[in-house]
Amino acid sequence: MEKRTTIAFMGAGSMAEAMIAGMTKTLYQPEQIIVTNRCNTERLAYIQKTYHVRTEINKDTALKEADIVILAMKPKDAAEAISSIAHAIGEHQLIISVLAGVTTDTIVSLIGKPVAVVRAMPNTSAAIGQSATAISCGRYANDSHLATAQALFETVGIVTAVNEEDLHAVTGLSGSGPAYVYYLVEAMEKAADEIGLEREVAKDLILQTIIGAAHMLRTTDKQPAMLRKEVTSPGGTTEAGIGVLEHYHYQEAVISCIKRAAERSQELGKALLSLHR
Ligand SMILES: NC(=O)C1=CN([C@@H]2O[C@H](COP(=O)(O)OP(=O)(O)OC[C@H]3O[C@@H](n4cnc5c(N)ncnc54)[C@H](O)[C@@H]3O)[C@@H](O)[C@H]2O)C=CC1
Ligand SMILES: O=C(O)[C@@H]1CCC=N1
Repeated sequence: MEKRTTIAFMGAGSMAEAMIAGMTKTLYQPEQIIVTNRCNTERLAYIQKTYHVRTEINKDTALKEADIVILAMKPKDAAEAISSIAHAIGEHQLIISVLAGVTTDTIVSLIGKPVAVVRAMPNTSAAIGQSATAISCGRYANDSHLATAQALFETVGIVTAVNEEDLHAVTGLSGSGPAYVYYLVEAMEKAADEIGLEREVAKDLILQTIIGAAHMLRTTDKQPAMLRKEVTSPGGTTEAGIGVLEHYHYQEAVISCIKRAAERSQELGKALLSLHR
């Protein structure tokens, strides 16, 4: 029987957990996944108990049997983390990085060997199989590595291949994107409270409004502006509400938010590079 792929996660935080949650619900057996982190044994015990995956505090042991290594630590910890495991990484392994901003060249250089690196930008909706993930190949990664990474991320959502330089934009848009939606929901909940709706009633109405609007966007051919127009009766409530959003430059705020997040992705990559030099 063909040996099953073994995947080692270097990092056991929010993003790793979202991927583990999604992956163990689909193609992957928990035994195929080994998780390690800096030194938080309590966190590893939680991950093990929740997803029944293997956990390992010794990174060399975790790396030894891995076919795929997923780098899932914070960019600021990456130089130290990657340098400290470089000796245990072999050229037969595929490295997948979900680190915001950090280029595949930086990762290859930290490892110091011609390893195949695929850089990915998923989001935390991976936990329920709904991530929007973009992937890109490093200089030593070929089509087969890309296909392997694509298949892995397809278990937790949709996947699109992009040029590596576009990953900063993707990070600002869909990597951070769920947080923008949650922020909107937070505001809607506060508003509902202030206008006198019960919390539980408001929660259901807000949730279904977001789900309904998302499904409309997906299932109709209409542009968002047209769908908005259909809600907006002349002289009605929506027009009055949108008027306030325009007053507060809502669209400009969202555009600036996404641009700033994309720019921050570039900064994170540059910061690591200057640390490494
Ligand atoms: N949270 C999110 O929505 C997304 C995060 N990412 C990327 O995923 C990465 C992780 O982000 P989060 O999970 O949010 O961070 P987090 O802070 O929740 O988790 C970071 C993990 O890395 C571990 N770590 C630190 N140093 C280490 C080392 N030397 N060796 C092994 N593990 C080490 C920590 O112990 C922790 O388990 C970041 O690079 C981020 O840019 C990418 C897409 C979305
Ligand atoms: O906030 C961050 O830096 C990470 C990358 C995309 C989402 N979370």
